[in-house]
Amino acid sequence: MRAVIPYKKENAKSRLSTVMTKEQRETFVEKMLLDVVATLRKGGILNIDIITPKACDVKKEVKANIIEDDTDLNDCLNKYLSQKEEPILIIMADLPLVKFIHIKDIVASKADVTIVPGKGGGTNILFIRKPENFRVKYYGSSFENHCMIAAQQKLSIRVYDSFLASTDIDEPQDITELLLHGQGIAKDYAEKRFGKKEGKGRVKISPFN
Ligand SMILES: Nc1nc2c(ncn2[C@@H]2O[C@H](COP(=O)(O)OP(=O)(O)OP(=O)(O)O)[C@@H](O)[C@H]2O)c(=O)[nH]1
Ligand SMILES: C[C@H](OP(=O)(O)O)C(=O)O
Repeated sequence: MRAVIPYKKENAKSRLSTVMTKEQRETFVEKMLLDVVATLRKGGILNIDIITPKACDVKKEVKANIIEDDTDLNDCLNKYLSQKEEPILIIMADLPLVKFIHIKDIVASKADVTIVPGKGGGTNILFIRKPENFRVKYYGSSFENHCMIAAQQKLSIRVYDSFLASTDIDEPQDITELLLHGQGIAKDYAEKRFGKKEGKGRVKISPFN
């Protein structure tokens, strides 16, 4: 089996632009990618591909196989899947809270397709046992898209229920979860820029100036 991480650094995480500059967001995604790769390795996955529009945007220290493809997220992944005959784990680069134990659990799934939902309708991780004929449809309500695609192909589905694996870092409030529950270098990076503001309700981030 192999894992593939789609990754785009340029102007990444635009939904965080109210709290981070473009340079900070681009550095932040580099850190999250390193966390995800380290977690996969700890989870026993040694064959890791990164699909990216610009190979030089992936730092040398990220020890993975780099595939350069400047087509959009769905097109590059669908081309990739069509060429694969072994089980494929698609994992997004913005998941610094995922732990190796989640990876081990997910790849031990007996289901044809295991889906880790992302917040707000997304898909954070997809484990596809027979990828050759499976096609992804990210963006919008991609969790529902992927359930529907699997059902149309009469594939069995497991929805993997995990707070940490379902927390992708898209919006400022997601950084709060990283500060509260993170352990890796993306958390260290966030801690240098944000404190936690506590009140009666949910904890919020408070940017240091
Ligand atoms: N290869 C590739 N990966 C992409 C592309 N767009 C997004 N990604 C990756 O897909 C995953 C999910 O992307 P998003 O959560 O939308 O991240 P983003 O595009 O940086 O964030 P926003 O600008 O806030 O939408 C992340 O791992 C991104 O790095 C793309 O065009 N090509
Ligand atoms: C790519 C997209 O990511 P989100 O915008 O939900 O983080 C999705 O999961 O479909």
